[in-house]
Amino acid sequence: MKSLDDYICIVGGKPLKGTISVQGSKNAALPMMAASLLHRGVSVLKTCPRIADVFCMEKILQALGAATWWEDHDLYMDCTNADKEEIPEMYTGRMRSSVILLGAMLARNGKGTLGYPGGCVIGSRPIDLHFYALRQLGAVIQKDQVIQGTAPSGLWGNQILFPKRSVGATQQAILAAVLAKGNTIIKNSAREPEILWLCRYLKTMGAQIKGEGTDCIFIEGRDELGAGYMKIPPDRIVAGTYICAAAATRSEITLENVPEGELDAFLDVYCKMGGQYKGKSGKLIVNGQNIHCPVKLLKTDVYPGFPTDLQSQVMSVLTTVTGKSLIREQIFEDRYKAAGELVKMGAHINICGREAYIEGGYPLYGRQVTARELRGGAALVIAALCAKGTTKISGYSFISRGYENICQDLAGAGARISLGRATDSRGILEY
Ligand SMILES: CC(=O)N[C@H]1[C@@H](OP(=O)(O)OP(=O)(O)OC[C@H]2O[C@@H](n3ccc(=O)[nH]c3=O)[C@H](O)[C@@H]2O)O[C@H](CO)[C@@H](O)[C@@H]1O
Ligand SMILES: C=C(OP(=O)(O)O)C(=O)O
Repeated sequence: MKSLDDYICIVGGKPLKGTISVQGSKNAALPMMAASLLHRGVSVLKTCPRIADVFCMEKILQALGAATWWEDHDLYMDCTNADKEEIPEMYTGRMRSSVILLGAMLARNGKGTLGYPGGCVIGSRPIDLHFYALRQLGAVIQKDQVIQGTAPSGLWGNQILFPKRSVGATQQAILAAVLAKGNTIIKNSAREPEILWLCRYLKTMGAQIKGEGTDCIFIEGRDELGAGYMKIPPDRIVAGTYICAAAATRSEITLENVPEGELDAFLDVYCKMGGQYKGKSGKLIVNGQNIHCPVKLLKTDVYPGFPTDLQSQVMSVLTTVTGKSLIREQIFEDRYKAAGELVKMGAHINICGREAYIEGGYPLYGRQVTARELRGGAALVIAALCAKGTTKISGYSFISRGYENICQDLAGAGARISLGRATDSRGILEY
């Protein structure tokens, strides 16, 4: 039977008002879960988001032999017996982060086999830099139907010089190097906050790391690591998404649990559009009532540049601003899947390679649209909130990869939004 997907229903045109608390970060939590494999015992992640990708990573840890359990939003992982050697593609194919488990498995047991990673289809997303990093540390990698890694003489610290910055490949290198023999230096490493958080977590386990948050990371390998313990930081992309929701509906809302200092490039663009914000200590009052300026050129870039993961959401806001805006997507070559759906809703957008030309100010109308990837799905939610009439967004399974409660969060701020459950032709719920 063809699997049906849940959908979101939004009656647009109602301004938002109220407070939303931002969930824990998906892209910080997933590498920390992988890192938990490096300790033969119980590690804990507090305020962990209960989202599909985290559940998938949890399933993978279980498939490797770990025991896991939740207490509310706190995730406990007992990796004492997580020594199985293979992760099937039915898990790895669901998300990108699965590939960094290879480094963790090599560090733990000197071998690991896994299916190819999935994740959002937003470009070709090669994994050559991951393999390069592991090979520099002495791993032998074979690619066929599956990816197979071994470290016949163990992992040995070395220099890793990345030709381009990659978040995942930097995480891969770190996970393998913390248990390698000797010192590793990672040059041209990614500087995204999620790298910093991974290193902070590994340090709670006793890893010796310096330079995280810069483009040069030093690691002194250890023989073993202890238990990990960390409160997952707030999700900067979810925070940005809700700021865009307020901007598109010209509303003022309060966000709690907002990451500090991680949203600067985004807030810069938001202010250029006419958005205002004030706040401190994790609380932010965002006022989008004066949003009116198009953006001449918005370029996504590696951190601290504008995050590609907020590009689609800002595109939705720009469709509501009279005048011409231009977006250049510099990280992924195919990250405009939401644009066609926005056009169905009345937006004027032309895609030309990596550039999106937006002529804003035309009214958006409620339509039946489809989310084809995570952040593009969030962009459709934002557009629907300010559209005239009712929008039905199918493809909820993409959105639930990263947003724990997008419907409840926005409904709590006054939006007319609900989650529709998939039914079969007889109207029976699928599950
Ligand atoms: C789970 C997770 O944290 N995902 C994030 C991570 O993805 P991910 O780690 O996949 O992104 P990367 O930073 O690796 O990708 C950046 C660029 O490098 C290229 N590349 C990457 C690896 C490689 O081996 N070879 C190669 O050429 C990619 O195709 C892309 O063009 O960072 C992206 C960029 O901030 C975010 O959009 C994703 O949300
Ligand atoms: C692209 C993303 O995730 P992934 O790398 O897991 O596909 C994202 O979080 O926006």
